[in-house]
Amino acid sequence: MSHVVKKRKLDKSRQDSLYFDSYSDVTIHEEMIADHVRTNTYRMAILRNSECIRGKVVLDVGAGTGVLSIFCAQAGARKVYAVEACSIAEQAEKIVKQNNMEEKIQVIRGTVETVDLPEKVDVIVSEWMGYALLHESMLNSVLYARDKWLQQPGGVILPNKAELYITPICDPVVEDRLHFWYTVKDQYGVDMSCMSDFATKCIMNSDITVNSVTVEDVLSHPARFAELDLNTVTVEELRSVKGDFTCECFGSAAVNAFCVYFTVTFPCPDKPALVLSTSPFKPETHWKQAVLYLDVPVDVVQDTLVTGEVSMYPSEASARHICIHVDYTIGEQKKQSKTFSIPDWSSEAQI
Ligand SMILES: C[S@@+](CC[C@H](N)C(=O)[O-])C[C@H]1O[C@@H](n2cnc3c(N)ncnc32)[C@H](O)[C@@H]1O
Repeated sequence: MSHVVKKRKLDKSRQDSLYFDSYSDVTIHEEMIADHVRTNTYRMAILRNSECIRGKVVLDVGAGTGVLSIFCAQAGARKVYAVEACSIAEQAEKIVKQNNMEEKIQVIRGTVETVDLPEKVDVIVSEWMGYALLHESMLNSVLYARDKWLQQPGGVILPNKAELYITPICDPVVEDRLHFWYTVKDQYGVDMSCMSDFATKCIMNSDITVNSVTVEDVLSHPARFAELDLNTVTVEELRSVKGDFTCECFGSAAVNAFCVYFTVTFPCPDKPALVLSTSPFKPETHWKQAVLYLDVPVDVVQDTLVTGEVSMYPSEASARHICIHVDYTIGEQKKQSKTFSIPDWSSEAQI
């Protein structure tokens, strides 16, 4: 019997039902609504866009509890179609009623790919971002809705831009965990330092880890490696989102991981655009940061260049799971490559 864990490709409908099940529970909605940075930035962005929302028709793609639909109604929308595929739509209906907005907001249960709206819309609002921006692949659904339902020309999409960043980091937890095996002898008189190679292999694995990166762990100014214009980007282009990066290290440290994070931008007529940032330099959001561990830490000094290319694409086993491939060179080291993926949420995806 083989001990190798093979990933089994799930068919699309099974992937979708696992995905929508994950949004049928209260916990994820609690986490999103409690994320003040996220929810307040959307609220401010919608209210600051009231000029283009007032009297207009809005589509909320993936309405969840309906919070963004309510913000749009508060901004003066004539009608909001709150499309939600999973059973949380029932709660959205209750919330809409509780806020006396049944006249303006119509909750429609179904996927945005299959529902039939009575009319085209002037504005699309959606909170579609997953870990490392593209995990969950929900942006595909927003683009589908844009192409089918958004008035052209003149339709507005909120947010309308997304950007991806990368920076080398030194995660101190890794340093502590690797060092731990050298300290066992002092505590118990048993030398376990030979465990450090095994520990390195286990800790520096190929999973995308979702963690809070602190500012002190960041080793250079972050580099932007991709930008998506949501008015024009296509589903085809999302199959491979990639770009180069060059980072110049601040000082002496051991690089043991890369941190990947994103921002999305809301246009605000006559005012500076609003940015929802998941940078480690900004207040924390529930997305935290994506951490990609190297196989072995690499020492750097001030001005050491860390260069490379990042590419992000959906995994073969499940199109909703993101993979991140990084080709990188640190200082004089020769080019390295590593592919990272988000661990499957379902044991069904493995055999
Ligand atoms: C990240 S949550 C955002 C929920 C809500 N808009 C908010 O801001 O709190 C995304 C929601 O979109 C729904 N969703 C994802 N893809 C969808 C699709 N293709 N059609 C309809 N709903 C979808 C999910 O079930 C989930 O409730």
